[in-house]
Amino acid sequence: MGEGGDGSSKPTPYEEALDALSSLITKRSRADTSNNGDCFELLSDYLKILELEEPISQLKIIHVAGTKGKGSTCTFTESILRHCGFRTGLFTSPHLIDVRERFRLDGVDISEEKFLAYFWWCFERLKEKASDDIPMPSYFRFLALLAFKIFAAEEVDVAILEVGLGGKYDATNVVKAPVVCGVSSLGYDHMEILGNTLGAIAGEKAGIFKPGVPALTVSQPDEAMCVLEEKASELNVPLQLVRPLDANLLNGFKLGLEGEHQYVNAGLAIALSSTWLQRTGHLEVPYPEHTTSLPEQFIKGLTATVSLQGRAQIVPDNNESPEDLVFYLDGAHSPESMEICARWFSLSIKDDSQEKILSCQPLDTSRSSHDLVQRNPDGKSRKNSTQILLFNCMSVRDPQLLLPNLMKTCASHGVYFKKALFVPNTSVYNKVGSHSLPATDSQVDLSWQFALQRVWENLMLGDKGGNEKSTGAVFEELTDDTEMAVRSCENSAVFPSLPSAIKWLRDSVRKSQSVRFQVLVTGSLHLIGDVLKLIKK
Ligand SMILES: Nc1ncnc2c1ncn2[C@@H]1O[C@H](COP(=O)(O)OP(=O)(O)OP(=O)(O)O)[C@@H](O)[C@H]1O
Ligand SMILES: [Mg+2]
Ligand SMILES: [Mg+2]
Repeated sequence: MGEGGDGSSKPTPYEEALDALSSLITKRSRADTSNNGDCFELLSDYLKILELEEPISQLKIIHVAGTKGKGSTCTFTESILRHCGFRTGLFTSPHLIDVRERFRLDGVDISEEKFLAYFWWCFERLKEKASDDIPMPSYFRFLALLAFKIFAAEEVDVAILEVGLGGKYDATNVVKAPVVCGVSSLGYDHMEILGNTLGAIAGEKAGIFKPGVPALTVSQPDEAMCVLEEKASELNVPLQLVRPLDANLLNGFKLGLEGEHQYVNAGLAIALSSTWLQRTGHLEVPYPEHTTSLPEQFIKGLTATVSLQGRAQIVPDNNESPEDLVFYLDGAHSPESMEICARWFSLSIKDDSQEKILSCQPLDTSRSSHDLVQRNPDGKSRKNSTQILLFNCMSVRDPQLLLPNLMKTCASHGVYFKKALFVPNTSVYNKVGSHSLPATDSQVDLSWQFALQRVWENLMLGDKGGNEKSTGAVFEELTDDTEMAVRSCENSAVFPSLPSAIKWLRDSVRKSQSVRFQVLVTGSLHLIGDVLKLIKK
């Protein structure tokens, strides 16, 4: 809330818009694709009201569906085409801190001023025409309509659209003739809406295919690939399989987004960009599959300032000793991505200690290798590090799939969590306005967090051997100190709120000066957003 001149709190214009947006959140909005699309036809009424039919048909669109990697693929694609000199519009989901993250113009979140202008233009028009037959659109549908309005009015050269959920009945699928479509990695997610088999899920995603419009995809499980091929041939869609980017093509530069799977997404982004360039007359032929070099603009686009918050992101705490409390944030929330996330975490914390060792070398080359491991550049003893898990997931997810995948993958890299902390999310799902103030600690229902804790404790029981291998001693002094937690067990604790868990972490770091804390935060992008809000203050 903004402070009014008389000291009373008066919402700012931006908060007012967010409150209006929150009013569109309904229980049903998560399930837009169920129930035969939940009146998908309404979208064409909205387009008429907003006079968007013609402008959308003029947009040169890249449309991307998939279970995982949509946002990353779209972000790479946007960056490549921007570096090629085009004016870009990018629509992604979800957002982490601010809803404007979903709308980027030329790679930058839309300004508050522009957002407000387009927001009210759309909102008021829809409100004026709303009736029993044509109710206000749901939250995500409104955001998609707003994206179309923004990109049309801003006259972008290319609009890159990430599907919100599924494909066929997603609000972004009002697009009739995209320039090119992409399907990123498919896996199990949102089965309650999209179906229980990979085939059914692939069928939903292939719902974005349009007659004659080329579609590109990455290597998929057979069951999914068969369905994609079937749908493609029904619509006369040329479907091409794209291989992961060969790291050697980057001329020694690093991809702008971290994690091995990003080479898969980058490969798809390169193919989408070059097909778009070719189909819009900027290139004679798209780059061949076995190219031995990439144009400089592509390399810049893939390596430069690509940023996507909450995906394989490493953020030191903003406390007095940021080195000693480092958050590793990744919004993985499906079984497959949990494994990838666990591998990324395990490798990055090793890289991190590797860097510390290497950076010692110029200081004193006469040290024995043992010394190098033991000392920091400043000559102090190198700290032991300990790994903590900070986790929550939405109750539609199956923790019996997520947590074992996470724990086993880390264990296979020799990484064991000293403690797992379970917390509720601070912001109510998708709430964007001032209603999203956290509930006070005593009001929160923690039964889901207790359930997660039970799954974790059982896993640890089954892995006693593994746990003993962890760096036992460093943590002893901390284990008794979880009184802030509602329920503290040997390997885990449930906290009534995220701030209380963060406070516990900071207190622990302060008390144990010899330990560095590396905290993996995962399971829910909303949790990541909440953590970022707290630690970036
Ligand atoms: N190609 C991939 N295969 C498997 N997992 C991936 C892949 N790309 C990204 N991920 C995982 O999924 C997480 C989200 O990535 P990204 O935002 O690109 O995907 P998304 O499809 O937009 O996800 P969401 O469903 O949250 O919108 C990443 O943090 C990473 O753990
Ligand atoms: Mg998803
Ligand atoms: Mg996304």
